[in-house]
Amino acid sequence: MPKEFIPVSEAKKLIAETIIPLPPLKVFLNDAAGLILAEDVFSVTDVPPFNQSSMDGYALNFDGWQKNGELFIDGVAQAGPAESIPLKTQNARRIFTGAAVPPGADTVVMQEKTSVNNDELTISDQNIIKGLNVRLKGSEAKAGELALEKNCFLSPPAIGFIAGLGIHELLVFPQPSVTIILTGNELQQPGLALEHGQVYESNSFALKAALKQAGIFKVNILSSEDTLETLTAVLNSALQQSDLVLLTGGVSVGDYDFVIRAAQANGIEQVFHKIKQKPGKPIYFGKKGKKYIFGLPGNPGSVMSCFYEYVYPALGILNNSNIDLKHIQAPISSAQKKAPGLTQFLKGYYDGNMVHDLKAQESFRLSSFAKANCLIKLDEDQTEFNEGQLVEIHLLPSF
Ligand SMILES: Nc1nc2c(c(=O)[nH]1)N[C@H]1C(S)=C(S)[C@@H](COP(=O)(O)OP(=O)(O)OC[C@H]3O[C@@H](n4cnc5c(N)ncnc54)[C@H](O)[C@@H]3O)O[C@H]1N2
Ligand code: MOO
Repeated sequence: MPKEFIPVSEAKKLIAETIIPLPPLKVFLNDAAGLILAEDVFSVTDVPPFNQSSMDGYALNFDGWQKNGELFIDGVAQAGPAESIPLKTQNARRIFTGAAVPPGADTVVMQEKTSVNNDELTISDQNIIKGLNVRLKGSEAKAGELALEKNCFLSPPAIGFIAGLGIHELLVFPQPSVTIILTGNELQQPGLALEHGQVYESNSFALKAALKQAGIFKVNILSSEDTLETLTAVLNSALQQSDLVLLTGGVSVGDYDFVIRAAQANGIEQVFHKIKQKPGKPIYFGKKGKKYIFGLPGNPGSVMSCFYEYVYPALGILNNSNIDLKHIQAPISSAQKKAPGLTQFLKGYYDGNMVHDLKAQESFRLSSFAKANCLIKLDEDQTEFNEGQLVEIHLLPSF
């Protein structure tokens, strides 16, 4: 049964219940950063693959040095492929950081703590102990060992770690592919002259930037004039191409608002239309199979507010990262009044101590949103908020 005019909490619950994560996908390691690992990763080799020097200096056999004192330098071990020549206990070998420690050697002394005279090495390191400056084979990871667990976040260091295990492909939960559909005959591209009645198209720029911030770079942008036939066809093509479709505008009750009808014509199942909130009351959410559709209200402030409150967590479900805005409580710096029965999201600035409501809250404006770092949530049932009262704030993601 399609839902109309529901509370914010129910809309969020319906989104969470409706969306299922995208199926895992094998990708090259270079394409995996920022995603969630969809498999356990086992090391294919010992890391390091050999006993490795961590210093420029001399490799030696500790017991041999204790017995002999001075050692004869028998050669050089450089980092890179090289023949493995055993070291005799009375000898030392010049060695460099990253080079394989020769068989027979168990310790490396830093070159700063030595002196050399005619290939005779004298060690002045007071703190030398057996095994010093040698990274043992397999000390980071052993061949066949579990190195990273499924569902772990693939941060840049995690990507480096996996590359170091010798792995170049991974099973991940992929990012959804997204199509933005712009509706409105009044829209003009920034950079071109405006005719009377036109406004500059800004929603695709803001949404593309917000998607980029969420790690989504492949975004398709389509436009539709305000006719049911065109929007139905554009929506159909978006559904073929993408996991998630974001429409802006045309979701209200005007004669030229065709989103709801175009969704019906495409066999999209409505989950809800209209939330008890300001801004963004006429917001649509539907699904068709495993494709999801948000009809965001056209006003640029509503688009961004609805993106952060609903689309952003939806992305977190799709890619299994569960990203969402961080919710905290903060005292509000000025008293607020609002109508009952409606959650209000105000553009706010949180200074680490208090949250300040910004000017220019109307949904056609972005000037205050441009300076905001949070949304202030004024609860549905409350009408008055005192100065200093704790309110819930949702911190916006920062780059
Ligand atoms: N009789 C009623 N009228 C309206 C209601 C209502 O309940 N009853 N709700 C109002 C609210 S609240 C909103 S929000 C808007 C939502 O309308 P739509 O989603 O149909 O959006 P449009 O009418 O197409 O556009 C609204 C506004 O946004 C501008 N716009 C649209 N797309 C872009 C874009 N890509 N870049 C920049 N600006 C854009 C558009 O020019 C309009 O000014 O409905 C109210 N009306
Ligand atoms: O919700 Mo509308 O977004 O108030 O202008």
